[in-house]
Amino acid sequence: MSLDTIIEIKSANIFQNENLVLSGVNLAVDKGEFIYLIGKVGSGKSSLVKTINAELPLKEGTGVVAGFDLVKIKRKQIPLLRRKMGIVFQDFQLLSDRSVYDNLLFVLKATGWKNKAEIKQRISDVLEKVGLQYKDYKLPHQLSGGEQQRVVIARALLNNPEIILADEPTGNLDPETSDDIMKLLVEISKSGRAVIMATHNYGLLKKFPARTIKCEKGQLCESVAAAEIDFESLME
Ligand SMILES: Nc1ncnc2c1ncn2[C@@H]1O[C@H](COP(=O)(O)OP(=O)(O)OP(=O)(O)O)[C@@H](O)[C@H]1O
Repeated sequence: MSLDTIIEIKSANIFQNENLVLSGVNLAVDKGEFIYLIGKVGSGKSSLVKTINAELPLKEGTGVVAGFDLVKIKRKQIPLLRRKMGIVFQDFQLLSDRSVYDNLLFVLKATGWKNKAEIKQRISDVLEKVGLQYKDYKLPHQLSGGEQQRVVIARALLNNPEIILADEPTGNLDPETSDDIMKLLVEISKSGRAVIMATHNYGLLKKFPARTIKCEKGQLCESVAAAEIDFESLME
């Protein structure tokens, strides 16, 4: 395992309840990598993501994520592992009754931040990263879909995570806004974080080529280039 490896899963069998969803999973991800996770509906993308964030227990094989052993991890360590990850899902899940600032404040307080000046600085830093520094007073419904997704990304960055797990983060966005969110996620990966993005949006793969991993017939396989992927078969 190289010093840059942030996720290493070997010979893993991934189950949902008693059902084997993916078998013989080998996956090594380095810091700074951007990876697409593709595959048909029900092929196991979410199950893999949930294994990485320890929502699904790893029962067979080995797995190390941000230094945590997925097989031996204790329940009380799971929040510590999750703090190394930022999560970005398709429905924005912002608290609708409070401002952008207060949405971010809520997370910082919940993860133990106490110093007011540091909190203010951190919120300002992450909002600047996503280009929303002047909109911190707005309520979510006063923002566009793309802006709301930016707030979700800012929220994911609060605790300086080593990994960003994004599940269909452009799902509800128009193509232009999706491109902006993609550029932001790619930029975030270049700052040294690993970004894993599950998506059905194959147009993005062509436009923003990156390492691509496919869930197919109960296994993971790597495709090096978008040109090698049979997009039609994924649409069935
Ligand atoms: N809680 C569960 N209990 C039992 N089986 C489940 C559960 N969740 C998912 N599955 C099954 O596991 C398989 C993989 O599901 P998973 O959600 O990982 O697929 P996916 O590739 O993420 O799909 P999608 O593109 O719809 O998000 C599917 O066959 C699904 O029916």
